[in-house]
Amino acid sequence: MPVLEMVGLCKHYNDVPALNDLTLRIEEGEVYCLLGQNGAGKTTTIHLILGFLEASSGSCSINGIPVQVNRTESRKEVAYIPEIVQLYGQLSGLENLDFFSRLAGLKYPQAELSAFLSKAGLQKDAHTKRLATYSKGMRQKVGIAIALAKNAKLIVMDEPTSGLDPKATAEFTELCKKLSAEGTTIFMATHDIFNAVSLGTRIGIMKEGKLVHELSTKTINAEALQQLYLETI
Ligand SMILES: Nc1ncnc2c1ncn2[C@@H]1O[C@H](COP(=O)(O)OP(=O)(O)OP(=O)(O)O)[C@@H](O)[C@H]1O
Repeated sequence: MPVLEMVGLCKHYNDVPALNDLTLRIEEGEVYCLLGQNGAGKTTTIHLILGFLEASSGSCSINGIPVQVNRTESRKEVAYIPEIVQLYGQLSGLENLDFFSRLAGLKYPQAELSAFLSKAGLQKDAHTKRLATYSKGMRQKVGIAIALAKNAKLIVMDEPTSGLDPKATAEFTELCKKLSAEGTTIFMATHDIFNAVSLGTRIGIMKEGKLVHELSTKTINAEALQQLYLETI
């Protein structure tokens, strides 16, 4: 069974089509990178996966759970890392992780919370510092630690490398590769063609709400992908 399955998924805002007949099956451990211009429909796709929006037609399931029918159960399977991870600035990384784990109905001892933060790549001396002092990359690591604490089978990310410096991007890429090797499935919307090729297992190019290209990263390099992207959009 695919971890994420969308079949004939459509979304119209009044008469404006934002997503048109998206069919996609993503298996365990895949890293799927969705590319497309502003307004192509990437965020709409993500919001449908997360159950933030009602589909106009078609279906979306996470681990076989239909999102539109059973939103509460499907949300347990997925963690969302938005472009800017919203956390409490006055709380430390550890306290934020504890708070959001409890919101998901999970209570961990301090040592386990700390282990999630370390696995997400956050340096030990930062665990007890206030979030307000964190860089964007550090906030993202707390977001990933929350996904680990939730034991999410699917992590959905919106433009995760935008605004990250090259070192933070490289750390992020390594972490995602490690998670994917352990069986976590990742679906991300991105503008970062280079990162999509180095991290992704599959790439989709979306234009005006339609998935117009689907490629395996085994068959394309960054230069060829950039060329195809520019010809497509
Ligand atoms: N709430 C809304 N009401 C009306 N139209 C909307 C709404 N949200 C998005 N749209 C339209 O739907 C289309 C797809 O938008 P979407 O935000 O999904 O694109 P995107 O690929 O995520 O773009 P970006 O890279 O800027 O985030 C666009 O034409 C957009 O103007």
